[in-house]
Amino acid sequence: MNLGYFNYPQPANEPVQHYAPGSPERAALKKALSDARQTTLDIPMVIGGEFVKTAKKVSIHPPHEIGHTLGHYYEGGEQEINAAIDAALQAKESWENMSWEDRAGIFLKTADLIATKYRYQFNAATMLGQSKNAYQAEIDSACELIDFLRYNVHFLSEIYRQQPVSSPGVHNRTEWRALEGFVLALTPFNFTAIAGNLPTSAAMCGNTVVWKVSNTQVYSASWIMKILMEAGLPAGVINLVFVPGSTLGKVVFSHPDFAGIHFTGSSGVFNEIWKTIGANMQVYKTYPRIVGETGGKDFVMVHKSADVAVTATALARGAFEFQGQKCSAASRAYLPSNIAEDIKAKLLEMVQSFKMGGVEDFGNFINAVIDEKSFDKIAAYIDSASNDEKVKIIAGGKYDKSKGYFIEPTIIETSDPEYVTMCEEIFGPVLTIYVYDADKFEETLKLVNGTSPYALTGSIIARDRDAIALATSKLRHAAGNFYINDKPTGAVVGQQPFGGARASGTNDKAGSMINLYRWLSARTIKETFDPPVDYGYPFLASDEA
Ligand SMILES: NC(=O)c1ccc[n+]([C@@H]2O[C@H](COP(=O)([O-])OP(=O)(O)OC[C@H]3O[C@@H](n4cnc5c(N)ncnc54)[C@H](O)[C@@H]3O)[C@@H](O)[C@H]2O)c1
Ligand SMILES: N[C@@H](CCC=O)C(=O)O
Repeated sequence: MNLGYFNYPQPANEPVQHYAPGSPERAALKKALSDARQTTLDIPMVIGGEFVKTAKKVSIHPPHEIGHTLGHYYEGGEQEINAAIDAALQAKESWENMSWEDRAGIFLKTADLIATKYRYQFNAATMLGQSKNAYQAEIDSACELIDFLRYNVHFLSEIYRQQPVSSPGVHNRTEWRALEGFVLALTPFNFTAIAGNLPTSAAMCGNTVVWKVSNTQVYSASWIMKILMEAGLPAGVINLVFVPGSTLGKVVFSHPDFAGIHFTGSSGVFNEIWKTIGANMQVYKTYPRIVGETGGKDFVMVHKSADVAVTATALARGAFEFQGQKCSAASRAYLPSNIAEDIKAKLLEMVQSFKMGGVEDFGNFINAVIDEKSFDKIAAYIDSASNDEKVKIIAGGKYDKSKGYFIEPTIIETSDPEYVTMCEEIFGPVLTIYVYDADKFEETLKLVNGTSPYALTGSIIARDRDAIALATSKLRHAAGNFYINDKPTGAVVGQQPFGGARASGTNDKAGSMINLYRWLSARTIKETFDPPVDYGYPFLASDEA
């Protein structure tokens, strides 16, 4: 029943709290961290609103303190995935028929609960589970997730208002239906906000969802689920499962009701998923929507007119915040020969001042990388650079996994612009620098454009306006998010819709209308008020008559 068109205020970005010494938010966060350390969470899957445990219990440890146990989760298999699909299909009819204001109310309430009652516990979970410092956790699990929820409610309200014109005697309308079937949300470890956004954006549109999180993000994901349930999310709308990726793929991608996947993760995994879906097309009732935001090899291109301090800061923060584990992290830099030495000196000064350690000491800028697999992969890149004559490690280069997965922020300098660490995604605290002849700016732009298969983010740093314009034009397809005089990372919902093309994904811009359209299937309805009762056209009448 429609008794009014309800408006939602234009959202504003959630203000970032700073956790400065002596601030009340710092004390609240410290308490939440201490409480979390003293509790061992028992984390079941949530299927059809029920808490589901299995015989396989897996322990969770902070990446920076592997000797401490935060809790346990229960790993499921095919049975649990099938149960999650059944629960999603069962919940579908009543969920898609629920009025928009009731659906919207659940997600707006979730945002408010995160902003208020659960802010510090939720940030503490992200800090401990994913080894993020207080500021990085605040902009992720608090601000960005709150923004995703509030902005998506606003964007979807705008979409629902988009209606076709009607000629006299006719009323045309568009119903923005949910997809037919269920949606799979497959989420990465590195952003709690992304883990929350992928299932909720599809669910908001009236879809029901099977949500599989990364094993290394289960701890904070359990908070998302708890808060959604407290906000009134009906049973079966989002079903949270902890299962191995390959088992999930086998069940989900061969199900006739599979209607779409909302994925964020590595390009390799996404490519495999795409192939499997392609090979199974005959099984599905509908063409599945495939949305994937994937890897990056994000560049910082510096012009000879650049400001040295601006460049060094963009590199220090862009490459090493959250240990470089952002798809948008600066990982290759092109420095012009006239100021390269000054930039390196300033950058080294900054990097040498970073403190590295656990998240509970708020003086630490650098924490641990997510797990042993990641640690070993990053360490192998560093080892190979140490043994290569073409390159020099000018900062960091050491690592240690005895207590936690710590890798020093590392800067490699190479004279080969195609050196492996200039091309491949490492996903860790490693930046590679290439110094180019300052008079070969345009040729170097070509190099930047062609060096890596990815096209996620990138920056131009320059004071010269012509250089900025040239880079913006020549690098048009090299990045889906392009920055001028800034680091290539830190996109804000509503301000810089995020996503890249080429090997970086389908560029469906998380946290924007573009993304929400992918979870909707429009039905156009034409109603004719005075339908014709004769087939004839006026021109059929004979002139002689
Ligand atoms: N473009 C973006 O917006 C964006 C944002 C964040 C992270 N990322 C990318 O994500 C990657 C890091 O995250 P990650 O390590 O969690 O990625 P990942 O690809 O290893 O995992 C992503 C998700 O897929 C699951 N998975 C892994 N193998 C699977 C399989 N064979 N079948 C089904 N599911 C499978 C994982 O368990 C996880 O839930 C980086 O490449 C990074 O660039 C991209
Ligand atoms: N939205 C994030 C990128 C997420 C990738 O990991 C940023 O721009 O910092």
